[in-house]
Amino acid sequence: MAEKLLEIKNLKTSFRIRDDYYAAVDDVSLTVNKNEVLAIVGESGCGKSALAFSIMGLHTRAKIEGDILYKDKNIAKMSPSELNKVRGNDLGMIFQDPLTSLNPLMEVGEQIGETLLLHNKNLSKSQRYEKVLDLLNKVGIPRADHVIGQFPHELSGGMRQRVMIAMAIANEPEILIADEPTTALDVTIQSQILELINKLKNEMDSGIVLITHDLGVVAEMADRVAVMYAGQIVEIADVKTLFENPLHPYTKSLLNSVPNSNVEQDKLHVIQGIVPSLQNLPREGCRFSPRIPWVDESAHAEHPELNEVAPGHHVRCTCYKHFSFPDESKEEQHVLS
Ligand SMILES: Nc1ncnc2c1ncn2[C@@H]1O[C@H](COP(=O)(O)OP(=O)(O)OP(=O)(O)O)[C@@H](O)[C@H]1O
Repeated sequence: MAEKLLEIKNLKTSFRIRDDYYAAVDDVSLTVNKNEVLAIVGESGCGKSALAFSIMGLHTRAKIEGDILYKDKNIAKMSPSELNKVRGNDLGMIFQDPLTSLNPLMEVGEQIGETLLLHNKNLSKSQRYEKVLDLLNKVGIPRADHVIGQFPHELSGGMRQRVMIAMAIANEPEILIADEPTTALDVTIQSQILELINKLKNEMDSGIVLITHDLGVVAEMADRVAVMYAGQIVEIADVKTLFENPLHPYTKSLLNSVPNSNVEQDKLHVIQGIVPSLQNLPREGCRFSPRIPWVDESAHAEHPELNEVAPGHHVRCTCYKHFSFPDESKEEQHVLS
């Protein structure tokens, strides 16, 4: 049986806007197991990064409710000093943009060395140097002994991302959060970085939370997938089930909006509208209903819950039972040439 590393229960992350709090992550529950990649997918603004930052305890001004259980500890209830002990040690994070996350004024070796020191103060200078070299080699940086003394701006985007990964894994974290780790990279470098993350997962037996909006990346990397919409999880399943038997209308719309060379497909579905802003999110009923207006109101549950419809396959709302795409005359479709 899969060994649970992280269990999130009813997490609600709210930001204060003027005089009120608005939940960007709203009642999210999920688990991350050892040696698995859990992908979180969804459109821009659906709350993926807010979720990742909550797990890392990086929100300083947000209101966090619910539990984030790691072993016998509750990350959601930790003090800043307790958080500092787990962050960078048990929990590592690869950010979207290494250029804004790395210190531009510090040699990369020094930055990685600082991360090592945070959790192992007894390392001598020479031990640190050896460890940094080892990490740079591990993430596939050529001429590591030269790169160790370079500044971030002297490296290519792919190399900078590898440096960030080296920092994230410096203390062999059990849980690694990767927030759009390849978005800023071109496709060949992207696949090398994904391969590297996969290799490290197997070597360290870590659980990886991979945040992405790229379904190709999900298909390649994920063991399980959680689909987020408007702060909530609308579907969770193993990757095969999600691609072969998606149920929630939002998941189906996402999958139908990308070209797939494996199946005969001459039309792409256009998901109408956008994720509403935080202040305008509908908090009652099915949050996706405004974007599928052709589905009768009665198809939606009054209080949509995430229900397990088959072992390991969870879906929110009941509207999936009545959902199909409208015919061409009813909805605009984009015809591939
Ligand atoms: N510090 C903040 N204060 C107020 N609102 C915020 C804050 N951070 C995020 N939000 C809002 O919370 C919602 C979710 O944002 P989040 O960045 O988590 O989305 P995302 O799914 O990660 O998007 P992207 O893929 O573009 O990174 C958005 O409406 C965003 O504007």
